[in-house]
Amino acid sequence: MYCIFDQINAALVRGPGSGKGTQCEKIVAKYGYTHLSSGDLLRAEVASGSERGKQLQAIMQKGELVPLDTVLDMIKEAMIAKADVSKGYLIDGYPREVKQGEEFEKKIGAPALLLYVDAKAETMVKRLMKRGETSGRADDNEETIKKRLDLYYKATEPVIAYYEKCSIVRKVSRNTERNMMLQSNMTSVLSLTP
Ligand SMILES: Nc1nc2c(ncn2[C@@H]2O[C@H](COP(=O)(O)OP(=O)(O)OP(=O)(O)O)[C@@H](O)[C@H]2O)c(=O)[nH]1
Ligand SMILES: O=c1ccn([C@@H]2O[C@H](COP(=O)(O)OP(=O)(O)O)[C@@H](O)[C@H]2O)c(=O)[nH]1
Ligand SMILES: [Mg+2]
Repeated sequence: MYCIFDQINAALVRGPGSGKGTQCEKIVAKYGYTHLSSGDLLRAEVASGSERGKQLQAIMQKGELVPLDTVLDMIKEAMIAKADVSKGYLIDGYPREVKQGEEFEKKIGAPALLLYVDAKAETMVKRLMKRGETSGRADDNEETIKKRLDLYYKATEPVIAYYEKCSIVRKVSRNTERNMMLQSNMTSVLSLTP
């Protein structure tokens, strides 16, 4: 996840099912940022029944990445729609690969902070399988979860290294189930941001 633009605050990058959405809700409740989940924006397009939504659904249920420009334009539109009321943006689940980050910086702006929270693969699989019992998400099944994890390790983890070069990454280890630990880390990191 990212926080973008001048009122930049914090950013969070985690694997599929690691709890990005869950933690974003807590961060928004505490700091009032605008939470934009790229996955949720795509699912809303799918739910609209549009032609584009049908194409996106075919890609997402395989756990593959949708076209860069599609998701970037959707994020940009969502940010512009909130620009006059937003305290800062929490982009959940984007960028998924380095070139997405580069395009984001060209078209929108550079992130101020990126929190990398790692969770064990088995924790992520277990959580997504459990969530899949009620989520109704076409990609919360064992086969697609494995593909999403592979893609995360192959394409998204290099994003951390890319942003470590501009020293905006803060690592938080979250291999335990305790939310509180992350919350206290978030507070300390957020208080450090400009
Ligand atoms: N036990 C436990 N479950 C958690 C925690 N954080 C999230 N979950 C659960 O794990 C599942 C995935 O959490 P999400 O917040 O949806 O994860 P996500 O990273 O947004 O997942 P994607 O949208 O698939 O990328 C949900 O069922 C959550 O309720 C945690 O700290 N402990
Ligand atoms: O920038 C993005 C964000 C999401 N997705 C697609 O949307 C799905 C759901 O994304 P979400 O963040 O909800 O779940 P995650 O992939 O993190 O498990 C992903 O598996 C991808 O197929 C994508 O292609 N690009
Ligand atoms: Mg999510």
